[in-house]
Amino acid sequence: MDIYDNLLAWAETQGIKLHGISPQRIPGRGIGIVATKQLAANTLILQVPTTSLRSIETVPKTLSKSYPKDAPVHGLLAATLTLDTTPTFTAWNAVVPTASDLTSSLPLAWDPTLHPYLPPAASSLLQKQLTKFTSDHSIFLSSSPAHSDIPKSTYLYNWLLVNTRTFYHETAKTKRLRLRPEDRMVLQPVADLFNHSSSGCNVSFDKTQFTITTDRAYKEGEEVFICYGRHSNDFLLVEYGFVFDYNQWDEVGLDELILPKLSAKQKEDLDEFGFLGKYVLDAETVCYRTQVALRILCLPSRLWLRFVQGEDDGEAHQKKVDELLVSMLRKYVGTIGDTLETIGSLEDGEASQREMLCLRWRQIRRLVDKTITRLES
Ligand SMILES: C[S@@+](CC[C@H](N)C(=O)[O-])C[C@H]1O[C@@H](n2cnc3c(N)ncnc32)[C@H](O)[C@@H]1O
Repeated sequence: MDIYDNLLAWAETQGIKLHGISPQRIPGRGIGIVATKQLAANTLILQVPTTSLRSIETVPKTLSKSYPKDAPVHGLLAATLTLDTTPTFTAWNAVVPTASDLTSSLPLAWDPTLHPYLPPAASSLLQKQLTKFTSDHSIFLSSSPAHSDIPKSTYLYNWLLVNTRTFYHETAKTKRLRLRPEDRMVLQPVADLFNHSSSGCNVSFDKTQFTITTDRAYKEGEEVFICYGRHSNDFLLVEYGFVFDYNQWDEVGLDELILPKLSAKQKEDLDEFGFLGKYVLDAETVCYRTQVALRILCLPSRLWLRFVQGEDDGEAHQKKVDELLVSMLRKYVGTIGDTLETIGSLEDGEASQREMLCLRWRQIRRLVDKTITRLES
């Protein structure tokens, strides 16, 4: 029996039911779920009973009682996986990514000397993730003196497993405990083998089970996906360790280009109207917030105010605004070129991690170039 047969045999004992799907190794994506026969749209393909989930409710009491009451569930689940020595989950553990799979792909585990080369949006997500991890790890260490014997890398591995494999779940108990939304997370076997696509199968749950139902017809042998959310490539990189070649939800942050150009007074005015920061462009548009910020830079304040208060549609000044943005984007293309050159000369981290950084910067350059062409045409 191979690890997949073992998993399926164990899954059956847990009441997990697969209908016309099976796990399979997929080049470049670890394990994924594949249709074993033709599937019509709206077919129920997976049932996972809530009794087989790992959640705040299954954390061993010996552990939870040593944790602060409001400790994040993410850290608690990571601690549970780290300390688990029972054979219960052997079949499940055998199919999850190895420590080296995770540390290669997820920036949190990369050599920190590579972190400054992440694009700004990814970098700010990573900072938040690092703060969360550091806090969870320190709670883990202080919950028992014995935990200081466990290498930080072991806790990190389990923390990243939780980060990349949990599902949102609400129960009467999560409501009673008034868990924060980010704490309503569970690990579920088999369902955690579905890879992500911009759109995918429908995932739902009730009191008794999670179910996954096809969103469209699938051919035999085709990979079946779910959608983890409408995420940009910076988000996918930091949270899941991969990026798409084409991602309809991708975007480029513009704060680093625009914020340094604003005076203190302009920042104050933008803030007063709720338009300070979070400037982005995507494949089709430059966001409205950016339009507001660019206008404060190139129009008299009277005209800016009329635009921001909705008294003027801004069409009359669009050309001037577009020219300003194009000049900023052209400089950004130059900076991206320099960044790519610097990354190319680095020897830190793994070659695949440096290549991932270059790939992401080239995607950003492609979106920026596309915007320049659109604004100039
Ligand atoms: C919930 S797991 C899915 C199963 C996973 N492939 C495995 O081998 O266990 C999420 C992880 O799968 C990988 N993944 C998911 N969707 C992907 C995709 N479209 N392309 C590449 N990797 C993907 C990423 O490594 C991500 O962190």
